[in-house]
Amino acid sequence: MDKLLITGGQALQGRVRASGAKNAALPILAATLLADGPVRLTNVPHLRDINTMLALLGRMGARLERTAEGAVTVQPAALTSFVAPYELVKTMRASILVLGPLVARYGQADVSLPGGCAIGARPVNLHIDGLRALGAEVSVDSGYIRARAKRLKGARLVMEMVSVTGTENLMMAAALADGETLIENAAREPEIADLADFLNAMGARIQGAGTAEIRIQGVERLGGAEYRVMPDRIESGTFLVGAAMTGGCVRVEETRPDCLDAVIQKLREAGGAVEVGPDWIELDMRGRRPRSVDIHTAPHPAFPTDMQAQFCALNAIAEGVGVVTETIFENRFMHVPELQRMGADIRVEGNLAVCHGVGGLTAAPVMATDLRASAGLVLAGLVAAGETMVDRIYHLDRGYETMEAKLSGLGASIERISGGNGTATP
Ligand SMILES: CC(=O)N[C@H]1[C@@H](OP(=O)(O)OP(=O)(O)OC[C@H]2O[C@@H](n3ccc(=O)[nH]c3=O)[C@H](O)[C@@H]2O)O[C@H](CO)[C@@H](O)[C@@H]1O
Ligand SMILES: C=C(OP(=O)(O)O)C(=O)O
Repeated sequence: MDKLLITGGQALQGRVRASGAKNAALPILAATLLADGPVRLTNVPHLRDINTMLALLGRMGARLERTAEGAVTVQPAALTSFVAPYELVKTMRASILVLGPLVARYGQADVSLPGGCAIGARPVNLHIDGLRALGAEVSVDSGYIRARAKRLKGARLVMEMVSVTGTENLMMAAALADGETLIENAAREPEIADLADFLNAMGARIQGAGTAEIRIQGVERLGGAEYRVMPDRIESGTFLVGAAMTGGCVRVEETRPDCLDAVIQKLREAGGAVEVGPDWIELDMRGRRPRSVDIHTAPHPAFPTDMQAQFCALNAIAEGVGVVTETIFENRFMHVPELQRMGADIRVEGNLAVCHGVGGLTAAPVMATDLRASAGLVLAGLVAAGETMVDRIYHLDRGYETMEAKLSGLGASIERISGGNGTATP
């Protein structure tokens, strides 16, 4: 199992390019199943989750080609299987995203239940209820969701809770349904608008994606398309927090500042001088220690839960007391005990983490427990005195493209220690 060895103390300086967004590329890859012609995607990041999604599409019979530059061509015609098996779903929950496209286009889908994960129970009842409302027969047995439908029928879907992948699954299914679908209380994450833009490029008729009300006129067929995946706002935000924590100055290029308003606001509150251009964000914290900030995670456009662990790391070394409230997932503070092992003064009370900033952290061997927790620990390692070894970085590899190379490029002392066969544990 690979690890990261980080020697703390270097301020991050320079420019770094944002990769394509994992959470946009995954639903877009799933949506290629709806097409009856070839799809060419660019800016697809090289990530473990993307490999898993490609393996899943390949196993169903899709023909795939990938170039080193991040282009992927998918020829989805002539699928031979409509199953998302447990061994793939257990390594990546986003496999659930093939459910809507398969049942809409092929009338059948057998998708393993994802089960709980490190950050919470994460049920998929909204995906199932929505497909039933669109006319699918859905049963759950032997750990699999089995959905069948001759042709889905448009319907008014009122989402009981805001769900990102739930909204995406139902939007994809409705794109090929008979008639109009209205999704109310839809998630408003930018990745949903990106998916809708891609579906529209294939011939779908979707309006309102990115707002709480999405209107979809079902069409008979969807064709091939070319599409560029949007930049990763969470990766961008992670580098900016790194700059703030290390007293550095970093410009993230080829990103989308308009998707990061809540994060930029908190970085400014923390004392960062933030400048924004059409496709870049620069944060300058030279000569200053960050101030603690209060964080309250909530669906977009509020502060994203996927940036919470990184801001816990920032608060750990900031001046003052910051209270972090996690409202999306019930178990997303697993980075806290690891930060405590590095000397952080953070107390968790239910869904609150009360962080008293300390003057400095000390290096320790720490263990990553999930994707963003790993990112928080890497950031902590950048400022800790001594050598921090972050174990189980297969979590990090799910969602950060060449993170150590990008951080090295910004002046960090960080090295991947290869652990042999690279087998990943979910
Ligand atoms: C691949 C992807 O895009 N992942 C993102 C997506 O996950 P994901 O789409 O899985 O997260 P959701 O938006 O669905 O989850 C939000 C909340 O709703 C609950 N819920 C969800 C569905 C459901 O059927 N029933 C239910 O109760 C969840 O347990 C959670 O408490 O949005 C999360 C919230 O922004 C992000 O952290 C993830 O990075
Ligand atoms: C929680 C995340 O991803 P997933 O929903 O794929 O587990 C994430 O990207 O932080």
